[in-house]
Amino acid sequence: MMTGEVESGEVPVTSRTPAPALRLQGATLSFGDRTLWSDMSLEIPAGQFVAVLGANGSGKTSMLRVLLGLLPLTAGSAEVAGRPVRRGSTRVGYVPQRVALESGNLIKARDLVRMGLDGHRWGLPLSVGRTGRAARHRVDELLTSVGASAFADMPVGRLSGGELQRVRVAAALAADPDLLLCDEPLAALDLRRQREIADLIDAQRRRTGAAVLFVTHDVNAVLEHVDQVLYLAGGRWRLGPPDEVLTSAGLTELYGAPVDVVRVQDRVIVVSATEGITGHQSHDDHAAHHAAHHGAHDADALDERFGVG
Ligand SMILES: Nc1ncnc2c1ncn2[C@@H]1O[C@H](COP(=O)(O)OP(=O)(O)OP(=O)(O)O)[C@@H](O)[C@H]1O
Repeated sequence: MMTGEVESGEVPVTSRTPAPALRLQGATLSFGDRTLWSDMSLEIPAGQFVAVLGANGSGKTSMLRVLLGLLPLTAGSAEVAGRPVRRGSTRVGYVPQRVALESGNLIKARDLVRMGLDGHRWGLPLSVGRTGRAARHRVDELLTSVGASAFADMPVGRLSGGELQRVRVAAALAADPDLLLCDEPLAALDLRRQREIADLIDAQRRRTGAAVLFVTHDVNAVLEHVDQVLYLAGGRWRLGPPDEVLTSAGLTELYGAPVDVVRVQDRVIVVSATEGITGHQSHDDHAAHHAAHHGAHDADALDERFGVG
């Protein structure tokens, strides 16, 4: 486990470049004299599902913003499928949490998916990709694959949280990305919908071979799907299978303070006497915090990629 060693994950269904879905070399992100994480060197192969964990402020969302090309690294490099990250790249798909859309938003679900469609991977000229029957067919296919056909023509502002997240997964996958970034996509969903969306993202990465970086405060919501955990803490990081990273010894070393990891049935519970270490809060508290803290980030990223907010 740990620095850079990667277990082999699912064999992707589609053929992908032999380059890893994500490669970081000496990646460091600082704001002023505060370093969020440093010297991160790792590779995530195609098709892997990686949960990104860490306390509030440990730099999870900032990592996604780096990979979306919205924030430069302070040092080091980041490559997606062998190419340096760049803003607007179709190699990266993005699923935000559900807070970003206004209830008055009248864009139809199928149009949101279509905005994510570029067409180049299917050999379609851009104009045909955007206006032709082939694009309509592809959008229908995507909507069907996420179980969203029934509300394809509904304005996105009127969809329920679970419905909206299905559409967003389809939009994020439309351009067949190598890397799917998910920023707490289960926040503010009830447990049944959380499971549905987590299962859906898992099924889609198996189908398409995209690697998934899934930021979450509750690893239990996705634990059954996770190949590796990337844990950020106090400027440091660990990457490895859950059974190696999510241990009392592993997290105590990472935090430099005592942390207990308790397994209750199939759930992992991280306990610490030191305030601010685990960042594990009740779901509602966290959703409220995140909405207040990151609504603008998420909306910005969505605006840039899909032209909606
Ligand atoms: N552009 C910026 N300039 C200065 N500081 C920033 C900037 N963006 C983020 N930060 C700070 O960096 C820290 C990490 O933020 P980030 O949103 O990446 O954390 P996070 O791990 O996603 O946290 P949370 O779990 O609360 O969502 C925070 O303290 C935040 O205020």
